[in-house]
Amino acid sequence: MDPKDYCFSTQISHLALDIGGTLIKLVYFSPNGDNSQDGSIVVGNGCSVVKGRLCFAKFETRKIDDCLDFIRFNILQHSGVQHPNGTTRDKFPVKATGGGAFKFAELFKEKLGIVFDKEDEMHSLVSGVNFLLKTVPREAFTYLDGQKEFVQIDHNDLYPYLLVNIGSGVSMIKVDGDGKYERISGTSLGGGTFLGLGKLLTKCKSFDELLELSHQGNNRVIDMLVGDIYGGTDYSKIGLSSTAIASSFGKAISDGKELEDYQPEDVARSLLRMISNNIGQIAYLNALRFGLKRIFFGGFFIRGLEYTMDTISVAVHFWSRGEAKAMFLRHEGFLGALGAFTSYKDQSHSNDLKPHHQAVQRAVLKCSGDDSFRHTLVAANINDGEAIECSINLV
Ligand SMILES: Nc1ncnc2c1ncn2[C@@H]1O[C@H](COP(=O)(O)OP(=O)(O)OP(=O)(O)O)[C@@H](O)[C@H]1O
Ligand SMILES: CC(C)(CO)[C@@H](O)C(=O)NCCC(=O)O
Repeated sequence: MDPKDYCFSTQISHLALDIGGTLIKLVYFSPNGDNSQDGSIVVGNGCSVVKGRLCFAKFETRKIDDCLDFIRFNILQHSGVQHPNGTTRDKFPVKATGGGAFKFAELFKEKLGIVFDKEDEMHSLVSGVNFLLKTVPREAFTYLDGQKEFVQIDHNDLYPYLLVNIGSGVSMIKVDGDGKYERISGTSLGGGTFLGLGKLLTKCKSFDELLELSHQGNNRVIDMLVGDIYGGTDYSKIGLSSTAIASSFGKAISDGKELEDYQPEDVARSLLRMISNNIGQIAYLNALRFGLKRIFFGGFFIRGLEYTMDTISVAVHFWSRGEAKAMFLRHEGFLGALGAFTSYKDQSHSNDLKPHHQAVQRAVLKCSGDDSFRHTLVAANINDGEAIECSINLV
């Protein structure tokens, strides 16, 4: 479907982008139609609260033109910021983070007349997670033995924690509070490695295809297990069961087979297991370095996939002997974009501006409580995450 065919019920007032090595993530605020005429309810001190939804969309970075079209037709023109002839009527403040906020700044200016308000990538990731954990009910969960369990977040006992963001590459950040963090480690073996190697080894064309393949595969065909080395028995003295992987892809050295002799689904499965295991282990080692018990995993590599979450959880559980806990987030892929969104600062006190020109005073104020929280998918093929019902405070 052409981006301009998507229907938006109200004008978009705020937009934040996280432009990464593989994906561009968008978070935008869509005010509800039931607000007063200008979309807001005045609450005193010159402030107004606007009810609406945070909506999510993503595009492949290599298809950045689709993203530009989406913003042009659905956000700028729809909100009356840009004429259909391409001239921009007003300034539309857009928050941007990730490497692409630098790389593509000129392109956005030239094609859309948008000048990015740049936010630091690590800072945005941390702000995004803190926002989700403090504001959105049932955001964090554990996944072990096929069981998903939501985690009750105690606001007074949230820090410190380790954030592991698995994008193209992986960043590990120790978080001690709002705006208090340190990037303590990282690895270049991340989601980009999975997708890149996967494309080369299986000839599949997309991440979804690679995931689909991995569902059907059996990693034991290619991975060398402890039992393969120990004649079918456990090496219990050092805590390794016969089914533990001794060497990822290790069977390929002795089978006398070529790549074509393996089923692509088995290759995809081994690859997914290798990357997830490795990240789980490095995460645990870094948690150990700083005595951290809670590890939140984010980034689009996870995509809510049970096998990935299970592998990471088992790795963390195994290496920490049950001491550390792997936790996942429902809006895992949008941490940076959400963080950039919440960075709208008190920039303007002018009352004659329309809502979309005003600044969010205290980031996102409130999300609706557990009972009324709606798991809404808006135009599913474009809004990939769940919309968040919320209200924002405008100066
Ligand atoms: N539809 C998709 N297309 C491509 N990759 C996807 C898709 N869905 C999930 N992924 C996975 O997510 C990864 C990208 O995750 P994410 O968007 O969090 O990182 P990024 O911001 O692009 O990277 P970085 O932060 O390193 O610049 C990909 O490398 C891939 O493994
Ligand atoms: C370079 C970034 C921060 C870009 O998002 C990310 O891809 C990453 O953390 N890569 C891992 C780099 C490393 O620490 O080895």
